[in-house]
Amino acid sequence: MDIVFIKGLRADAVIGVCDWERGIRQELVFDVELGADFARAEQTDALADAIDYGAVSERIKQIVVGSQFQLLEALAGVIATALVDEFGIPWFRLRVAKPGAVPEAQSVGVVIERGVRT
Ligand SMILES: Nc1nc2c(c(=O)[nH]1)N=C([C@H](O)[C@@H](O)CO)CN2
Repeated sequence: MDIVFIKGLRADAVIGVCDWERGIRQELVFDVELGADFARAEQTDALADAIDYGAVSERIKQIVVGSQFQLLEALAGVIATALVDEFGIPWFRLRVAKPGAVPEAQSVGVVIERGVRT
C-alpha cells in the first residue's frame, strides 16, 4: 500500500471535558496517513487520480473549527467518517494531539486506525 501523509496540521477547536475548556479554543495537531494505490496517478500524472492532501487538509480543518466535542475520540470519529464517506480512503491512521493538556507531557492525544492495510 502506498501512503499520502499530512503531518503537523494545526487547527483550533472548543474541545475538552473540563468547565474551563468549554469557553476557550485550543490548538490541536493532526498527523494523518492515508492508504492509497499510486498506480493510476503514476500513469496519468493527474491530481484527479490521487488523494488530494490539500483537499483532505481543508476538510479536516473545516470539521475541527466547527466542532465542540468533549473528547478527542469523538472528534477523531467524525473525521474518520469523512475520510471514508467523502474521500473513499480504504485505510488510514489519524493522530490527534492536544499539546499542553498535560503540562508534564510533551503531548497527549489519540490515534485511530480504520480499514484494512494491504
Ligand atoms: N482519552 C482521553 N482522555 C482525556 C481527554 C480526551 O479527550 N480523551 N480529555 C481530557 C481533558 O479534556 C484534558 O485535556 C484537560 O483536562 C482528559 N483526558
